[in-house]
Amino acid sequence: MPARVLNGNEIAADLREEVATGVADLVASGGPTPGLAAVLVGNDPASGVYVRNKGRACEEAGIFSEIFYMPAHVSQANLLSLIDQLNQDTRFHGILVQLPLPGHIDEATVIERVNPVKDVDGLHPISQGRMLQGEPAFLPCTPSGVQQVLLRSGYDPAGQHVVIVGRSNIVGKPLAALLMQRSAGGNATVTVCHTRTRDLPEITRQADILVAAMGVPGAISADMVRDGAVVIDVGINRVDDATRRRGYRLVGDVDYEAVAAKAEAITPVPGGIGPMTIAVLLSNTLEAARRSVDANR
Ligand SMILES: Nc1nc2c(c(=O)[nH]1)N[C@@H](CN(C=O)c1ccc(C(=O)N[C@@H](CCC(=O)O)C(=O)O)cc1)CN2
Ligand SMILES: [Mg+2]
Repeated sequence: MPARVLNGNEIAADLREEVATGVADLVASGGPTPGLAAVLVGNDPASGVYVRNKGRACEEAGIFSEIFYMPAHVSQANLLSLIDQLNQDTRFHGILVQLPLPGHIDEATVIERVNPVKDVDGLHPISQGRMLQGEPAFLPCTPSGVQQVLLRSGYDPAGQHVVIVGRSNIVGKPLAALLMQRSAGGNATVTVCHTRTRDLPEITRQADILVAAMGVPGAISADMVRDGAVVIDVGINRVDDATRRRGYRLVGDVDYEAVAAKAEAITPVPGGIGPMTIAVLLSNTLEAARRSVDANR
């Protein structure tokens, strides 16, 4: 039986619709229109696509948004000063700085400059620390998107062995923390693998739920997957393809056709976890606006 395809576009559309309803309710009850500031440094084409898509999704959900463009050579001091201004600007309940940043800028310093109450990307150490400790926090968008796809498709991680391949600050590490929480959507047994893991296939074959998040096209082959596993592909890689109008196509970290032949369920690329990342960002921005009302009571 070919795998069930978990359609991230559809699940994200459901979530965005819930956000739109929440925004309308908040405004109708006299609350503020949620606002999101997106900061884009430089002209990385993929980042440009993601930020524009975030702006469009905001508009559709009734969220006010503005994109702040900075040149690739901007100094770190000037970027920090923009963030200081946005922290003060009451039109914006959420701030995101699109990653990656140019090499001369220290990402950790920039992320830490965002006021944690506006950290709708869930990347600030305070947000991540709170999440790790099981306290209410903005959840990082991609990990939360993975959790939502699992839950909304009927695959509760509780008691399951989740193997995550990749240990980035943006996906692997926070996803492990999220899925091991003693709360709904958590309670998984989590193993994190990385470049120094010995006998990776031996471990990935033990996964009930396998998450590929290492950024290497097609790296998860069929022999690394147990029959009947649920496979979540977080990788979004551009590979050259002269037959395509854009000159490239998108592929995940999973050898899709081969793995789909033996998995119970699989997320495609594109149309899997990527759209969820944006939907969760909107949801976090709505939450930030709601919290601003509570904080001003
Ligand atoms: N500040 C942040 N930077 C980055 C994040 C993040 O969550 N916060 N995540 C990624 C990029 N990203 C969001 O920013 C992102 C990536 C992909 C998609 C998406 O919808 N992809 C589509 C394909 C889009 C295309 O045509 O290229 C899909 O997978 O179907 C959304 C958001 C790194 N940076
Ligand atoms: Mg850097």
